[in-house]
Amino acid sequence: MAGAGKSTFVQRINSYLHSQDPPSPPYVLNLDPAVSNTPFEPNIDIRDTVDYHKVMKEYNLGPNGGILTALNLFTTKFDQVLDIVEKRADTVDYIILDTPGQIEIFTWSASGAIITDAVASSLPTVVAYVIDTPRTTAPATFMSNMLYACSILYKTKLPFILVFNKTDVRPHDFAVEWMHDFEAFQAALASHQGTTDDEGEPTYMNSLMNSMSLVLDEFYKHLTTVGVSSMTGAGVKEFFEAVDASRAEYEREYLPELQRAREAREKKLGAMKEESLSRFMKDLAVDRERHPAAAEADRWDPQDGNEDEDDDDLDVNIVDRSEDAWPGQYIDVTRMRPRNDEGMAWPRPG
Ligand SMILES: Nc1nc2c(ncn2[C@@H]2O[C@H](COP(=O)(O)OP(=O)(O)OP(=O)(O)O)[C@@H](O)[C@H]2O)c(=O)[nH]1
Repeated sequence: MAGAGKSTFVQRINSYLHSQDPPSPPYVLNLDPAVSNTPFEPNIDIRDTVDYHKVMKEYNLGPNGGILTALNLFTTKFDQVLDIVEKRADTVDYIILDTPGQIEIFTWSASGAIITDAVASSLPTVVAYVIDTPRTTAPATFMSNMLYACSILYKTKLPFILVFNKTDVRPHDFAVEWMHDFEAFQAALASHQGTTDDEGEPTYMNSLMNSMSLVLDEFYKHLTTVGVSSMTGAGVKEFFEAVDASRAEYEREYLPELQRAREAREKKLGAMKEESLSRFMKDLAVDRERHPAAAEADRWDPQDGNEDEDDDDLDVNIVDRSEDAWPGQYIDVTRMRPRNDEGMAWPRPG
C-alpha cells in the first residue's frame, strides 16, 4: 500500500546485499514513474524511458491514469528490459523490482500482469508484500490488508512473503498471533468498538469479518511472514532466508505449473494456426482460380529490395544505468538524473 515503506525497504535490502562478504550487489529496477526521488540508484528506471508529467499532459490524464499509461508504455519495451536483466543473471544474485505506490495500478493492470509473468517465467521470482505494521493494528485494517495480499497471491500464484515493516515503531507479534490463532483474532474483533449495533446484534462489518477470517485461515497456511524495520535493518537477514526458501518453492511448484500452462497454450495456438492457415490456403486457391491474371501479377519478387525491412532494429529506449555505474549502486538522492525523452513519439490510443 502507498506509504508502507516499499522504497525504503528496497534501499535497505540493497544496502544489506552490498554489505555482504563478498558484496552481492543486486540489479535494481524502478517501475514507479511518479516517484520524485528514490533512496537508491536504480539500474533501470522507468523515468528514463517515460516522462510521467508529459504523458499526463499529452493524453489528458489525471495522476493515476498517468501512472497507468506510463506503465503501459514502458511495458511495450519490457522485452528489452528482460534481455538486459537476463544478461546479468549469471553475475547478479538478486534482481529487485520496486512497484508504483498505487498498488492496484500494478496488481490489477494488464501491464503489471505482463511484467510479472515475463519476469517470473524467466527467473525465480518471489512477491514481497510490504505492510505498514503500525497502521495495521485495527482488526478491520488488518483484515483488508490480508484480503489484498490474498488476492495478489491468487493472481500471481508466486511464492509470497508478507513483510511486516516498521517494526521499530510497532512489533508485528500481534499480527502473527492473529494469523495463527483464530480465536485471538475473534477476541480482538469483539473488543474493537462498533462490533454490535443498537440492538446488540453484530454489525454487518463484524459478521462479514468473522466469515472472512475463516476463509483467510486457509490462506495464511501458504504464507511466509517476516518482521523488518527498513529504518534499523532488523529482520533483513530473516527476509533473505525466506527468499531462499521461496526460490525452492518456485522451482518445486511454480515452474512445473508454468511449463504445463505454456505447453497447453502452445498446443492450442498451434491448432488455431493450422486451422486458419488451411482456411486461408483454401480461400487463396479459390481466388487464384477466379482471377488468374491478378494472381500472376501478385507474385512476390525477391529483387524488390524489401528484404532489408526488419523491425528488429526499433529504437532502443531502455537505459541500463549500470553501463556507467556499478549494479545496484545506491547513492544520495540528490544525484537523480534528468529525464530526457524529448522527441519520443508514443502511440496514441485508438
Ligand atoms: N519508522 C520507520 N519508518 C519507515 C520505515 N520504512 C519506511 N518508513 C517511512 O515511511 C514513509 C514511507 O516510506 P516509502 O519508502 O516512501 O514508502 P513507499 O511504500 O515506497 O511509498 P509510495 O511509493 O508513496 O507508495 C517514509 O517516511 C519512510 O521514512 C521503517 O521501517 N520504520
